[in-house]
Amino acid sequence: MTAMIRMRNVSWMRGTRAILHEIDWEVKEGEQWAILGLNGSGKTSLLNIVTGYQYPTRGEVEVLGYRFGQASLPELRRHIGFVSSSLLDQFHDTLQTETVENVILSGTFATIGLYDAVTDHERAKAASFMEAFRLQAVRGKPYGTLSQGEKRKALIARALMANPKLLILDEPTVGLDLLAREDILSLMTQITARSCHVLYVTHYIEEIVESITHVLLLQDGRIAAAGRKEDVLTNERLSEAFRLPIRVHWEHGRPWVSLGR
Ligand SMILES: Nc1ncnc2c1ncn2[C@@H]1O[C@H](COP(=O)(O)OP(=O)(O)OP(=O)(O)O)[C@@H](O)[C@H]1O
Repeated sequence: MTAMIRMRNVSWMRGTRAILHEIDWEVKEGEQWAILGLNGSGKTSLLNIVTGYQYPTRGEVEVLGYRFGQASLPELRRHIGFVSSSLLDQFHDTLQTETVENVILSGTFATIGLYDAVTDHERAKAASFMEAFRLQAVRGKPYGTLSQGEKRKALIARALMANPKLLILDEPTVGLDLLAREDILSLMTQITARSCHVLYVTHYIEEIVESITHVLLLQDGRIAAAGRKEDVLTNERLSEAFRLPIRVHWEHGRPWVSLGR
């Protein structure tokens, strides 16, 4: 089976400190991963290595068949979609006054603006995302007037315009109400059905919905556990990683947690 991501003995040092320590991790084709860990456990640093924005101090990295050190990173990045809250901030200045359709269409290009000619096929594709993501009610509206939940959905649709093989969702539900959060989570099934692999970074265990198959649990820059979510999300492992007595309950393939033994 092809590996989407393969890391062998990867460490990332800053001064004498190992921010990531001897990471051995493989994401195989068809697997959908969530990345969990306390603040400062190394999640962002790991994503920076996957996208080639940081180079590991030691170890080997291969993403989508591109081996770091030999591959062209700009070419690799064309196959990776990224949605994070820092992207939202960038959009504040640039595309605030553009319509939501244009923001989604801008995902066809590597640039943030809409500088190239758009084909009918791309317009139809953006329109189908508007419908699938239930954004019809905001058709024609400036991006800046959308609710936080609508903005996140538009940004996910934007990232999908380029048909990424890997979509990184870095805490996409932060600050959303319950309804908007469930709306984003329900998109996950649609996204994974597009033969797109998701890396879903979250602080909330209950966001590891049915379509997520695997979990990487980071603790102090090391892998505390990695594998099928049923094997990783156990009372013992989570209690240790989060330094709290955690109990997991499963409902329809989705874990919920409570505190206390
Ligand atoms: N460029 C850097 N130089 C020095 N230290 C760094 C650098 N980047 C990250 N760190 C440190 O590495 C550790 C891991 O940071 P990272 O941002 O990867 O954690 P995280 O799990 O994403 O945290 P959060 O959940 O708060 O976003 C932190 O202690 C952070 O201060």
